[in-house]
Amino acid sequence: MAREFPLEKTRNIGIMAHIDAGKTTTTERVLYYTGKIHKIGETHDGASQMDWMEQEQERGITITSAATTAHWKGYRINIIDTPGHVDFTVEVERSLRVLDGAVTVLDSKAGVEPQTETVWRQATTYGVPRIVFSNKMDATGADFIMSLESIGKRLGANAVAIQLPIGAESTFEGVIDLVTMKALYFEGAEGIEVIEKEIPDEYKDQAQEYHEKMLEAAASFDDDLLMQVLEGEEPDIAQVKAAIRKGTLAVELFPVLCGSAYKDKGVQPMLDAVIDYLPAPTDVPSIKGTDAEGNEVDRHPSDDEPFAALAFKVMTDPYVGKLTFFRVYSGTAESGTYVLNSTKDKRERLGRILQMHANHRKEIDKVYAGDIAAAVGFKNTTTGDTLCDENNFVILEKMEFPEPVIELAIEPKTKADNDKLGIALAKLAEEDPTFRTSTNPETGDTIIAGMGELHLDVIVDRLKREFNVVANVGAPQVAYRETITKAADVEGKFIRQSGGRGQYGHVWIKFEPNPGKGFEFVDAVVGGAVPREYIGSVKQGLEEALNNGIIAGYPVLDIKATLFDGSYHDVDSSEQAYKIAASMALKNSAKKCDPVILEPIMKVEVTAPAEYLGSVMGDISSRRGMIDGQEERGNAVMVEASVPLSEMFGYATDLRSFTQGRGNYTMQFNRYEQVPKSIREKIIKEKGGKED
Ligand SMILES: Nc1nc2c(ncn2[C@@H]2O[C@H](COP(=O)(O)OP(=O)(O)OP(=O)(O)O)[C@@H](O)[C@H]2O)c(=O)[nH]1
Repeated sequence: MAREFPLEKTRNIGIMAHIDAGKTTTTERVLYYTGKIHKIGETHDGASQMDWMEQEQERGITITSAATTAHWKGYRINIIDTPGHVDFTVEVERSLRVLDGAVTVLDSKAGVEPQTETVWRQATTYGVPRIVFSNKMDATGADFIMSLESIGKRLGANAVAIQLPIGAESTFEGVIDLVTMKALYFEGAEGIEVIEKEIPDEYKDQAQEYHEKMLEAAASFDDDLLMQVLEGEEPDIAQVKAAIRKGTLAVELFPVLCGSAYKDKGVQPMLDAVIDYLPAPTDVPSIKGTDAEGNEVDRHPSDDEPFAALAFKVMTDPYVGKLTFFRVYSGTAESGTYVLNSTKDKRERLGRILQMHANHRKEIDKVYAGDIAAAVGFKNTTTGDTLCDENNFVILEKMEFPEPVIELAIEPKTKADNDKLGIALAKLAEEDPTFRTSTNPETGDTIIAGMGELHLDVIVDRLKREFNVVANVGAPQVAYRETITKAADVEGKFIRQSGGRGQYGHVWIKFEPNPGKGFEFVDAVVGGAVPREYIGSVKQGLEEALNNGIIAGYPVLDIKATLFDGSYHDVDSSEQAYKIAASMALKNSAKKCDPVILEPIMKVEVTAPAEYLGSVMGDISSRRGMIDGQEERGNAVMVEASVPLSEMFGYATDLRSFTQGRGNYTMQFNRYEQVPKSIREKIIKEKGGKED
């Protein structure tokens, strides 16, 4: 079977937005107009088609990134729904990894909001071209020009209006297309018909002004166009579009459109803009990877190259079981064949391949370069793994996931619940790489850790609902980490010789701080002081011990261990003995390497009316916070600060009370810092230890 859509007619896009800007509503309109759903579900009526998880509907927020396929004017658009809440930024990041372009949805009342900034900067990091849809033009307070200008002011981006609204708030009627210089109105049921008319007289001057600004911006990507503009000629529409496309693909120009998804206005021209200005898989640079020999290789978006794909989302579906979403970068693969998970070195059978539409799934026989699809029944693949042709090994660039910053203890009510909990947690961890589980070595409690309170809330909720686990849940705690601050040579010796076969493991390890580089192990043993076959055990012993910490039981970060000496015994040495010796060396580093406890420091952005500035700043200082900057936002101020996570519990309630409900904030993990001495002592005491 040949491919249905040429690569040039494929768009893999994401819709990104601040919470409540209208991403879900916009996506649903898109699915409606593209003919895939026939009744528009209101997100807050719980009838939403995209938000299929129960608690997503209840909370009215989109949590999972579901990939949905739609068709528009002979093109295929794959839409990856990205979440708007900061706790799920990693979901945004992972989708950015597999997208070629994005639509940023703004709320025309607010313009660029804090979370828009976070997501925008991530998209910039990944080089994702964007168009902007300034939504909610019908809402009270909507102001397109303010919204447009906020993109330049707050994001420093070259935002160029390619539309203007006709009217605003309750008089919002339609949009002016500044490229064709026509007015567009949306008539019929759900605005299904796009009617083109002349620009109303009272908008002609403004349209001309912004038309010229748009031409000027476009002309900087096309010399010929520039000449025409300078000579006052009216250029060809196709040429203008091509220049805007060029600037957009270079991530140097951001076309801005407007509308109201809720009032069915402006969505179809936005889809046209997706086709006109956002990249096809063939427009983006080829992806880099590593072959079996460790050489860097490029994989191009072509059906003729060997198959290479990236798994970007694993989810459990109530009907078909485990679904693994993947993006194909090169080559093709057919259902019923095997592919290699090169990250894990495991074969996977590509049983059924599904493509998800808003209200149904379509089974397909073959996937092509540039496609996004889901495989049913993969056994070993988790998010971030590469899938490739069995005979053409490649590992594509890895996704990086941040460390969880918050954790809580779960205590199952009965033995049966305990068994269910184990299975449930394993499943959830498979779906979500930012969610971790562990066991507290002292209490035996199960600990779950994640990116924020809401993240853990959702997980606890799913444990109850989907897996019927009844459990007591502890209060959320900060996920501290440990590291060392001084290099030293440390000995670890495990020798037991009491009748029968003994145990003998003996190592000398140099531990050094390794800032920002995680755990690194170097084998520098000479003359077989530690026999070859035990080196791996030393490394493994360290890895296990690092999880249990040095001083307070928190995982150890950023440490380099160089195994440089040791000794062995012909009979008594064993893998186990070297593992224990390694963990003893780590324990001994407590005395020599000045270990410290690290706490997550959050980047906090508080927005409140100006009269509360004093209280906001005072409160941040009382939370051991540092003010990083402040900025006016209309008649409000935005304060940016770095605050330890441990001081941020209950902040939502406090902020609400001292700003009479008018303050808002977002927070995101920024970095780790050493905790002050007084807090260190408290933590160690709580953990049942004592300082030497
Ligand atoms: N007035 C007006 N309201 C809108 C518009 N679009 C969405 N809304 C409303 O804004 C609220 C948020 O819309 P959603 O579509 O759920 O927003 P979202 O960005 O998907 O939000 P999350 O999924 O929570 O991140 C809902 O109450 C919508 O009905 C619009 O164009 N105009």
